[in-house]
Amino acid sequence: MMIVLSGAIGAGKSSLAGILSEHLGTEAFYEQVDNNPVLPLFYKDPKKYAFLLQIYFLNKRFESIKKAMVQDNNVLDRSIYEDSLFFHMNADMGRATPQEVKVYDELLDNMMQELPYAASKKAPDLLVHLDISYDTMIHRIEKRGRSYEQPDQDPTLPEYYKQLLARYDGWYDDYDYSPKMKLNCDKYDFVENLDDRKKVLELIDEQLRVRGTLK
Ligand SMILES: Nc1ncnc2c1ncn2[C@@H]1O[C@H](COP(=O)(O)OP(=O)(O)O)[C@@H](O)[C@H]1O
Ligand SMILES: Nc1nc2c(ncn2[C@H]2C[C@H](O)[C@@H](COP(=O)(O)O)O2)c(=O)[nH]1
Repeated sequence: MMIVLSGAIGAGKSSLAGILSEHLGTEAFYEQVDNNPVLPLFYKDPKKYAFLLQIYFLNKRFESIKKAMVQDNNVLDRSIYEDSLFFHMNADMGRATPQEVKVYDELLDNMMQELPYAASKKAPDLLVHLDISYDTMIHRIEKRGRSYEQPDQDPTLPEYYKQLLARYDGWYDDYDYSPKMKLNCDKYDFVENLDDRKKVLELIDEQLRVRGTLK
């Protein structure tokens, strides 16, 4: 089974996926972002593209999960459960119709049933949640510099990001598909600070040892 990272935009999932998979000698599976043709369209016209983007992500995520499952401790840089969080938030903002939500929810449910896990293991071994504050989120989004995500390009984005973070709090508390742990990623700079990186890897190793997937 695999390790899944969760967290809002800019939390550090892709960065940690690379660091963690290298540390464990496993493979990282990244979300389709820079080569995603629908994502920039979504940011330009969310109402028109929210549903298409969701189907795009669901398809790619499913593909990654199937590939990642073949080896213990492969790392996925976002969970399939968060896709639903994004879509339901966008739907609540009027960017998808109730019919689209119904189709998406049923498709997701159907696809989850197709995953060739044993019936009791339809979930990752461990979910590592990267928790960040709003200020850190904005700082990291600006640092990374994807043009369509920049708050100064679109005055509606700060509110979108705030709502997303607020939903993540409840989402993590309710998440019960697998064991989970939370990292304070305002505090740990595992990208540039090697002591912080070591500490974060130790915290994750400890959880994997308890679960028996790290000797
Ligand atoms: N813990 C951290 N401390 C400092 N900078 C970070 C941290 N995590 C990520 N970053 C930086 O923030 C930006 C977004 O990180 P990224 O890994 O792409 O996030 P995500 O995949 O969650 O959207 C990148 O520029 C990365 O170098
Ligand atoms: N509307 C949705 N947007 C999504 C979804 N998954 C990711 N995204 C967006 C958010 C970012 O702009 C970008 C990449 O996310 P990172 O957190 O990896 O930076 O894609 C989704 O399901 N729906």
